[in-house]
Amino acid sequence: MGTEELIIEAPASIANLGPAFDVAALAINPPSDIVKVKVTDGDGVFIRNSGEYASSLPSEGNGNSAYLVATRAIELAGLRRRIEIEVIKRIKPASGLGSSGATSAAVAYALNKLLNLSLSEWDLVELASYGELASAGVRHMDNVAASLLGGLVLVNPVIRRVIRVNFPELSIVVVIEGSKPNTGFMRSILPKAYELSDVVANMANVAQLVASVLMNDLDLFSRVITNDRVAMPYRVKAYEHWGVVKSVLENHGALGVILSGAGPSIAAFFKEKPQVNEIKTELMSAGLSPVVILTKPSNEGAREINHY
Ligand SMILES: Nc1ncnc2c1ncn2[C@@H]1O[C@H](COP(=O)(O)OP(=O)(O)O)[C@@H](O)[C@H]1O
Ligand SMILES: N[C@@H](CCOP(=O)(O)O)C(=O)O
Repeated sequence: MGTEELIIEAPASIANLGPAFDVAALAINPPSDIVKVKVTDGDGVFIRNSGEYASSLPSEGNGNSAYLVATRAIELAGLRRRIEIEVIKRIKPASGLGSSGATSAAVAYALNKLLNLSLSEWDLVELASYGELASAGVRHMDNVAASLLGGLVLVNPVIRRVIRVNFPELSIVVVIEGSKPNTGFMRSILPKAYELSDVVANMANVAQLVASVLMNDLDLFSRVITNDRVAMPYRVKAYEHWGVVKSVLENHGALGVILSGAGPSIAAFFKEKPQVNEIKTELMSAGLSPVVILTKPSNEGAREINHY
């Protein structure tokens, strides 16, 4: 074979969407990651990082999510190939925006085509989830599914099925403040067992969260998205900025304020475009140094682009 190359863009994601721990995620763009994947004759997987956040990434071996996905793809193909990947890192790593997952999704998308794997939607999500071993230690599938498919995704490893639905055109503000050790650590601080009443409450909230999106019922959305008893209450204790950011975003009319994934980013949903500059000024007066992003749901997932 000769040289074959693809350039793929994949959106960032907000995992959990409040009560739906490991089950739901929403693709957002901006930001997005871009990968250039080249397959030639030979052996080995080689990673190079570039872009704004390149310096926070491991470049070699199994530390980079791109490497883990590529080695798994080679295994599935049962072929000898040399794979070169440039990760153009534009989503801040370890910020709770599915940065490692976006890279993984883009690499899985590229290699499914370049190695002629012909994977089903679920198998593609599974392939991408190998990348999450680098950061979370487990193959949680919410972030990678959103980055692959776009929109709101609902993953169900029990029956091996992912469902995606379009998400309404809301404005989203993401406040990135500080960082976290990694997603694996933020998983380790969660309880190992839950009260039945908490489990039932979360099932009710997730069911009605999905219904609120399908029915475009923003009042219902607003009531259930902040209502989590599984992950958020335990994790926000690790983030000193949670209280002040939540109250500033609520004062600006947010429909709901949640921790994005495992944090530290905080995401807020708005019916109308909010005054982002005012939000930032108020957060800075409260002593924070946040990056504040105005973004929106991306109903498009990973896609091929011509150049970068
Ligand atoms: N391709 C990648 N993109 C982003 N982070 C990566 C990648 N590969 C490995 N990592 C590591 O994973 C950690 C960030 O992943 P994670 O905690 O899941 O963050 P998030 O999903 O919030 O971006 C960092 O320690 C980072 O070095
Ligand atoms: N469901 C996962 C999602 C982690 O998202 P990240 O963007 O913070 O990596 C979890 O909550 O652990």
